[in-house]
Amino acid sequence: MIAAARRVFAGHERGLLVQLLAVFAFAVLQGLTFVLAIPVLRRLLDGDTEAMWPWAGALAAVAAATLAAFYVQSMVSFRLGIRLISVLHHRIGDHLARLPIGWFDAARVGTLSQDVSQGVKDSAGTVAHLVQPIVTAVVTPLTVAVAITVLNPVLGAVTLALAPLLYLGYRVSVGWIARSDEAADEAAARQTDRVVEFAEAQGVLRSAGRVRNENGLLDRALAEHHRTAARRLRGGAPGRALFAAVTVAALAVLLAVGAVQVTADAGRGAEVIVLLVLAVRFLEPISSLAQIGATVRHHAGALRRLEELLATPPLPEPETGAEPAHTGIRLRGVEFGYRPGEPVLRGMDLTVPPGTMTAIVGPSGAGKSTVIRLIARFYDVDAGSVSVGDADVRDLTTPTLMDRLALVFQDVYLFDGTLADNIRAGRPDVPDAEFAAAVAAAQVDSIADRLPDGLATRVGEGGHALSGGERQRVALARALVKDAPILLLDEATSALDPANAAAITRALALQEGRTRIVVAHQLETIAHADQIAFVDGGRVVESGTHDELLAADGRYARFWAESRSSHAPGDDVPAAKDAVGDHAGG
Ligand SMILES: Nc1ncnc2c1ncn2[C@@H]1O[C@H](COP(=O)(O)OP(=O)(O)OP(=O)(O)O)[C@@H](O)[C@H]1O
Repeated sequence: MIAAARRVFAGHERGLLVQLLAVFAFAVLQGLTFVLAIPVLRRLLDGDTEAMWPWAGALAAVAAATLAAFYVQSMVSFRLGIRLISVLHHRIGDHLARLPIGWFDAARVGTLSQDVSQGVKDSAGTVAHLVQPIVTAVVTPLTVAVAITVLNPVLGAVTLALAPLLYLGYRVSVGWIARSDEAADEAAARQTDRVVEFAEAQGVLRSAGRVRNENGLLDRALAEHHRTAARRLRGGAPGRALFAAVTVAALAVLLAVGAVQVTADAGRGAEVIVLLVLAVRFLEPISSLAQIGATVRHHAGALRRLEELLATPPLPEPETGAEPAHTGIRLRGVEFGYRPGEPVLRGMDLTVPPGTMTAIVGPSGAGKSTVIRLIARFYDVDAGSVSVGDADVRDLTTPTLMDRLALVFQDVYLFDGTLADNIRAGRPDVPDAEFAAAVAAAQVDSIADRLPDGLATRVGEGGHALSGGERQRVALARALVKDAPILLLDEATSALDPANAAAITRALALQEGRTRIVVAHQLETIAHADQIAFVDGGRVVESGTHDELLAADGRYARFWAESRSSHAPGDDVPAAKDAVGDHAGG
């Protein structure tokens, strides 16, 4: 945990040192307050009030200093915690901006929000709230133990000898509690999964006639949850009992030593009683370590996850980037896989001349969308190269590459704003005329017409107020206002009804002069392309114009014929994808 903390909080060692010193001063002063209680209590028990007052004055002065030190260390810890929250958010933000976009898959994005919100809070909370109890739990008892040793060496030696025993008892009991907590946490996570699965499967269960919880799935999950909670209590009990037993045994030993001393010399009664009271103060903070231990373990997990996030290698960027000479795109011998040993593209060659439209066609899983992701450098190729305007994308800075590209993906994300806000996100300062032209080209005006407030209608987070096809048209309008010379579009497969498909095809046809690459599923889009690349098994197996490929009578001609025959009479635009057939993995 210390190593992870050093890496996560790198650059803030000075602040942490100042905090440690402030907390240390408070802990020593607190120990001294207890120590000064010895002469006061002794004089009091001896009935010598006159001699007590100077000591009582000293005690009051040190107690006041302790209060002041407590205030100072609280403020120092609190300010450092707040500063670290802001610094960590900035560090994570800067780091995320340099990670390959491919890193942000759904699973990662799911845990990212938890790591960033809870993780940062926990990590900074460790500094703000845990350093003080941990340091005082060690330093205050030590100060007290040293004082006891000076005043009564035998009792002091026994107290100090008990410290390692208490620590050992603490380690063993915390280990037991942690094991039972881990097992219970795992069981609880499984239970939660089952409940979520039950909720998600409602559609399937109900369509299968299971209207009520007939199969007892939920009941079983809840009963298991109950058993898990009971097991956690039972499992943790031996650990807690062990630590309580060790503490009581230590106390018994101290009492026995005190009793022996008083029996030998009755005059020492007052002194021994006072020292025993202090010895109890010595044991208390050590017991509190057992409580703090659970919180530290929890925070250590958050720190480790943040460290892993910050250790993810960013996308290598050139210091001074190249400039693309034109808007043509070329893939040469590209090999790529999302996971080692599972190639998706195997020696892909593709040349897209500037200002032309290329349709990428092929079976599901052939690697069509992957081509688009590699051009936008969401990932780096394993071998071969991807170039834009004769410049390898790895030699371009991210802003240079992104300035050239406008992207429309299948899984369109819309912000929780108005339709107009979502389109303007492509270029906030877009002139009104260009905005209107993009809205018309992507036929978003017909969507706006049916909405209560037109373009000023809020679309809800993720754009839930719109259909999948409509969301893609909004995303296309957003891409068009960006006015980038290259347009990459991964046509929605199922989300496009014939009207949406026709709208997108017409919008693409209007973009003459821009280099367009479309992963196309609609026959009309495909037929309009200047070049068609038929992809299968991770490489282009045929390319040419529609007429050339039909004449060649190969894979594309077969695909075209099958698509047309599956085209139901009455459809404006047939769906080609189904005719291609599913050959997952290419
Ligand atoms: N993020 C990812 N992580 C791991 N594997 C992936 C990822 N994205 C795609 N794949 C795999 O890579 C292969 C090619 O995927 P790709 O999306 O490029 O295919 P596609 O030709 O566009 O298919 P479709 O027409 O169904 O969208 C598939 O086997 C797919 O399962």
